[in-house]
Amino acid sequence: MFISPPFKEILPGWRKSIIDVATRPLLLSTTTHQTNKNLVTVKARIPSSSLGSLPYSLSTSHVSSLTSSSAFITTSATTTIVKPSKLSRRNYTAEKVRCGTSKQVAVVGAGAVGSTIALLTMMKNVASEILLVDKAKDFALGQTWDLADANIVNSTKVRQGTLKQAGQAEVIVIATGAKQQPGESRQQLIDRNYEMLKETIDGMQPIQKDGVMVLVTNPVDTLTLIAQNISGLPRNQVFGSGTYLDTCRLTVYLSDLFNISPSCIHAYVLGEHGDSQFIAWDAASIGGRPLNSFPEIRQLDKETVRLAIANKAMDIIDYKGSTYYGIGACGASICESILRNALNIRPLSVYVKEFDTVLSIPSKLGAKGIEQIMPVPLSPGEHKQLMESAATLRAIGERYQK
Ligand SMILES: NC(=O)C1=CN([C@@H]2O[C@H](COP(=O)(O)OP(=O)(O)OC[C@H]3O[C@@H](n4cnc5c(N)ncnc54)[C@H](O)[C@@H]3O)[C@@H](O)[C@H]2O)C=CC1
Ligand SMILES: CC(=O)C(=O)O
Repeated sequence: MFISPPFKEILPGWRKSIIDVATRPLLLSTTTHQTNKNLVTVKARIPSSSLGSLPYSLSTSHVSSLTSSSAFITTSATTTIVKPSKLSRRNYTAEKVRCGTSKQVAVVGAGAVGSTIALLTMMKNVASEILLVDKAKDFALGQTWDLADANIVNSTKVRQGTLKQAGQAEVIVIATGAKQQPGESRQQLIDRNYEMLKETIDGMQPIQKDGVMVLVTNPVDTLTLIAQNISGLPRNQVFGSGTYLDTCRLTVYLSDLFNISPSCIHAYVLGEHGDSQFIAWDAASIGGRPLNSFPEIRQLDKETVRLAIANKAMDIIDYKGSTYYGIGACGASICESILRNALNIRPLSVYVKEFDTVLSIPSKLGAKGIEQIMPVPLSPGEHKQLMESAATLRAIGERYQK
């Protein structure tokens, strides 16, 4: 008999069936009915605060008693027994998503970036709970209360958490640490943010083995490599936002140039989330037509476009001090892809064996993190830029190996 992983996790010792119940309940009792062996009654205690995130299969009508801290729910369900051979990988993750038991996102770093990711993730209604963690505890509490006030359209809970609790979340977003000052490069943050990352990951241990860790803190590629080395998670479960944000900037630029919806544009910025990034023009298309075949593109000075995209963060930082809306949207979209097992292709910071470093390549993203790296065809010039980006990142990464 197959026990779905969320139930294995939340109901230790439970060996009878899959039933369609609740969010992280503390199981009190289970009874199999005499007349119908497939009908099981479950009594469980859950925190009152998670009442609002009960899945569709349960409602407050199942609550048998309620105190300020606990709610007791009693429900009966018909068991479903699934043979492992019949359970494809896709069904397995779909089951995990459908059960709704495992949807906690921890955002470590409650500053401008972390709180924007939290807000936009909340608006997507994909997480049952968002944990906000910051070493500035009063600040994080204020951010938590403020974010909770935005919770008028869905059931995502927001609460302040600890690093230990963050280590148990399904998705762990790292957005702590120092940001660039005007004129400073991302790489110049490495020494300050390296120590912070080590402390953060140490504080989360033991990290639950199915957790997916998303690095946002800069320099994101090098910090992703370090997190892969020290977190204890498989590499595919630790990746960075990489050039996803640069790709969004390029898409918006092309959308304006062609007056076409961004959703019809397929074009990637790849390599380093930093100065050596490049645009994969050869593989880009609009509405299925190669981008390079458009006269508007043939007339462009492509290096000028590359520099404009690569320097956009610095331009924003010069004007307003930091960037957070763009990365907020990217971070929330990444959380959504994981929690919905959407299998979207995104340019993310991933370990590429061929280059022995972490850099951005289009990658398939689902419930288990990076499912597959999906390189695109590059022109000889673009391939050279990729090699240069890899060499830059490998040289920096080597200084910070364990
Ligand atoms: N990858 C990307 O595309 C982007 C990355 N970033 C990066 O995100 C990071 C955060 O930027 P902002 O939110 O604007 O900075 P911020 O200064 O607004 O917030 C940083 C937060 O981290 C907290 N913090 C610092 N050390 C900590 C520790 N050891 N443990 C827990 N919390 C700690 C601070 O208390 C602060 O609340 C920066 O490294 C920035 O460069 C920003 C934009 C885009
Ligand atoms: C700060 C940063 O990395 C960005 O906005 O691209």
